[in-house]
Amino acid sequence: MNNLNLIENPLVKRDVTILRDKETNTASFRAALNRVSYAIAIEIAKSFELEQIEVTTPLENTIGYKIKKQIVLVPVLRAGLSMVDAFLKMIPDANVGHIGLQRDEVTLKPIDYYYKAPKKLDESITIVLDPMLATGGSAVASFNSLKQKGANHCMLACLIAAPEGIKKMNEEHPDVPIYTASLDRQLNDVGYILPGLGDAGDRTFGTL
Ligand SMILES: O=P(O)(O)OC[C@H]1O[C@H](OP(=O)(O)OP(=O)(O)O)[C@H](O)[C@@H]1O
Ligand SMILES: O=c1cc[nH]c(=O)[nH]1
Ligand SMILES: [Mg+2]
Repeated sequence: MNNLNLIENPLVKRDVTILRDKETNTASFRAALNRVSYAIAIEIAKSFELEQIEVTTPLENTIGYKIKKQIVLVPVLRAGLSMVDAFLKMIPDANVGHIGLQRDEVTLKPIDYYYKAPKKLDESITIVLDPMLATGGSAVASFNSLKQKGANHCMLACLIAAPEGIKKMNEEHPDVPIYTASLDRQLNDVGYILPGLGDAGDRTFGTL
């Protein structure tokens, strides 16, 4: 699990607990996911390369910094949408692509229904946003599509990851670092993460 970055922060642990709790309502669920997404964005940004620029304060010139590469955020529909706001608050000039995937409930294979991403992925840092990494099928399919379009500097931001999904990502996309707020125990026999939080899309959008 050498490409795994586990975010260790008491506020994140508090929020993951809120997200797991089946009594948490939709509004509180969205708010907690938003807060955790900020923490993940800040952790991921530690790896961004900077370029020195000159900046003029009201008093004198000094050295400043800009992020060297364009950032592209790619939420996986639907649940990934819940992470976009926080990432955009921290990286307001990011471009945003969208990938639509829905897991088949029986085969657990992702069914592809939408793809739209900015051009010039080869010059960007491409960050896939999806709260749940379960079998890893959706994440692997997302990076397959993005790399086919030129993405060569990729990262995955998720809220909860299962060992099965991390293993699959390590096998298929070993170059992609995974950032997660929790490493959970295992999948159950219908592909849900244990202990997990249930269906992230349904809990975010109130479609339970
Ligand atoms: O690692 P995997 O086994 O592929 O599972 C993870 C996927 O399952 C969920 O999406 P879902 O298919 O429920 O779609 P939704 O976001 O529209 O609810 C989740 O948001 C991931 O995209
Ligand atoms: O536990 C899981 C697994 C896949 N997708 C979810 O939303 N939750
Ligand atoms: Mg779902």
